[in-house]
Amino acid sequence: MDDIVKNLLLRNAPSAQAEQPSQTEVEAAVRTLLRWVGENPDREGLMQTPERVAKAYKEMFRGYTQDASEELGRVFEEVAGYNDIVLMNDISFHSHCEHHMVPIIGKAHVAYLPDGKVVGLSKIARVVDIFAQRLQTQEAMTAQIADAIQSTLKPRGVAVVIEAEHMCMAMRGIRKQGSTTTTCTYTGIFKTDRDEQTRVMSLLNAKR
Ligand SMILES: Nc1nc2c(ncn2[C@@H]2O[C@H](COP(=O)(O)OP(=O)(O)OP(=O)(O)O)[C@@H](O)[C@H]2O)c(=O)[nH]1
Ligand SMILES: [Zn+2]
Repeated sequence: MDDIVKNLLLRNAPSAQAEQPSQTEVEAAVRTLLRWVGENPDREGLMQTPERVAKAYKEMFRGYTQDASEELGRVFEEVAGYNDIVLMNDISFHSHCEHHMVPIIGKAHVAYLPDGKVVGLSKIARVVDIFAQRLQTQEAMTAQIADAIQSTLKPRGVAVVIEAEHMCMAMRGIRKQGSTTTTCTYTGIFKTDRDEQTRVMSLLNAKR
């Protein structure tokens, strides 16, 4: 694995976290932001806002406290001799871009070709959320989901396609509404075998 890919996979790993600030510090930071946008943090409607924002951030960024390999640890032997592609389409997610900390809203499509082991379908969706609920770039998130499944489940191949709209391009800056970005990562046989890559992509497109 080259250094660029390694950096992409590790950039927002939980171990990279700095020491946790206190509740008081977080609430003070939100009060500062309120003043920054021109608000009075002491007016009645905003009294509880710093506390609510701190709580919402904990929820929206809980991916930093979760480990994808744990979710994928519970495997089943292949069901009734099934030995072909498992594809989960349209896994909706909300993330936040690491540049502006505003939402990325999209769908992930995740496929793998088992090699003796399968996981519960919900675990795939959980893995998507674990990486979505961190500060992200779409490219890193796509690679991280594929890598987590490949390195834990060790299937013959993984394909991850993500389509998303970046609110930093809609609500500010260039202000383009409704444009979506598509990214894909292939591992194993989906990377090395063009026919297998075509097969998984046509399954994915058939659903859309
Ligand atoms: N490659 C990539 N870029 C992203 C993603 N999310 C946001 N960006 C882009 O990150 C870039 C940051 O560019 P900068 O020039 O440093 O910041 P900026 O001045 O706020 O940029 P503008 O959005 O063009 O106003 C922008 O072009 C965003 O569109 C992502 O997931 N992947
Ligand atoms: Zn952004």
